[in-house]
Amino acid sequence: MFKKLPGDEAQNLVSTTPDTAVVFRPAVLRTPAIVTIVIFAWRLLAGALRLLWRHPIASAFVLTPVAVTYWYGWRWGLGLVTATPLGLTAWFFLARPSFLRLLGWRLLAWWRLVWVYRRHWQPVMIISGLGRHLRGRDYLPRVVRVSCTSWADVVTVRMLTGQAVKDWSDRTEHLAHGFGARSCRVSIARSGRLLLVFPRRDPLATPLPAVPVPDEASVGPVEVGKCEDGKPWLLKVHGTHVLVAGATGAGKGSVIWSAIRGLLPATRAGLAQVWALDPKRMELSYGRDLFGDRYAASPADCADLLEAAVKIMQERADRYAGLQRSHTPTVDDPFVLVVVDEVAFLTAYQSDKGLKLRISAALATLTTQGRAVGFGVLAALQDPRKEVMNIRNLFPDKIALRLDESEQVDMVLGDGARDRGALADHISPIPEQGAGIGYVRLETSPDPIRVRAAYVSDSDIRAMAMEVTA
Ligand SMILES: Nc1ncnc2c1ncn2[C@@H]1O[C@H](COP(=O)(O)OP(=O)(O)OP(=O)(O)O)[C@@H](O)[C@H]1O
Repeated sequence: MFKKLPGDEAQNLVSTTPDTAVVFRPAVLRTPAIVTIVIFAWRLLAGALRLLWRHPIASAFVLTPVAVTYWYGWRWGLGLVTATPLGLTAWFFLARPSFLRLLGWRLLAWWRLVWVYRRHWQPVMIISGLGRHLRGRDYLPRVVRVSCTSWADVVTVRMLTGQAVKDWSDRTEHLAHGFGARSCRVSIARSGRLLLVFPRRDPLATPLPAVPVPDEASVGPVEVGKCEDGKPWLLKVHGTHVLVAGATGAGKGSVIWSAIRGLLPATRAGLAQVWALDPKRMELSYGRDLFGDRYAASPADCADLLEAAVKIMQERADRYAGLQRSHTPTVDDPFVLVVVDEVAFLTAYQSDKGLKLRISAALATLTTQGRAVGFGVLAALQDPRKEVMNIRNLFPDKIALRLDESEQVDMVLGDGARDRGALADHISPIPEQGAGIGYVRLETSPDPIRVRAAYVSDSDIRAMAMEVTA
């Protein structure tokens, strides 16, 4: 078959032999110089406008001395160039927070954009598989913006059309190492846009002292530590149930004691009661005086105490029926927080079948019916597997402290939590560095937040007990 070939020289060739080597030269369309000049001038103008729009502060730094020199002469320009660093240094030392808020973090963000993200973007995207190199062209996700906080870089990215969040969350390790960070967390900014958080330092690296006892008697969310962004970690205990999962030595005690400490004024005022189940006879026995006769250690006593709680809860529910649908703590109807340390001792590891059934039934009743009538359960547990804790889904709020295996993270925080950056299995087992550190998911967001519970020391617990018994 005769075949005409396109192109400059080759279009005159006719080949009858298959596989003939044909030298192909594409047809050249000569463009007038003026068109090329206009295109380049337009690109230059658009680039300059984009630079001004995206980096107004950096542009002002360069353009102002140039403008001053032009209008007022080189002496004024030089004076400005010398005075500016001195003024900025003085601002930095005299009013650091405002300097950082208005200028410092923006300058750092610009520097990180140029030096870290732009420079490494292409290789990291291609090697991690988030970008494509097709027929000599790179198809890369776009960096929309970089902003800096005191502890992390937040990179806003526009995904390639057709990409899913999972494509990114599966590659958090590639991204972290590619951009020289310890970890990377992925969250959705809006359709097609992601926020990548790269921590620059760990604001939770040092243990936190116990949070001061609040002045006000409240059962509202209690401050139990600090979030990674420096905000207080407020734990909701009234109107929910909380499960704290963590390997041995993960610091479950610090979450429990911080919550009890936050409720102390309400306990003193009679608006809250803490009922303690301490099958290990370790954690809660230290502050036994705080609980009075609402403390149990042996499995039989724990079953009795739980059933007593269920009885009061049901009496209260009968009284509320048809009259009120939520609980407001009063001295007659206080909020009851049932604290269970190592709940698996009472359920999965309990050899007495009768006790095991009674305890499981009471816990299930409290967690399914207690919220609206002012009963909450705060339970700690080492092994979050379903065989060990079959009612874990009855706890709306869960906290993952250090865990032994990566699969356990999603068991505690829900599917996809680890992919989104809840690396609870990477928390250091060294107590100073890792105890009390964990991840939580707030009701308002599917993204896990890294937190550290404050450490309530033995002397803090003694002082709390004395305060309540005094
Ligand atoms: N929030 C914290 N900050 C710093 N160090 C802590 C914190 N919590 C606990 N620790 C340290 O870690 C040690 C272990 O803590 P803790 O006993 O609370 O762990 P746990 O999770 O309850 O362990 P286990 O299940 O074995 O009882 C404590 O002795 C303390 O030294």
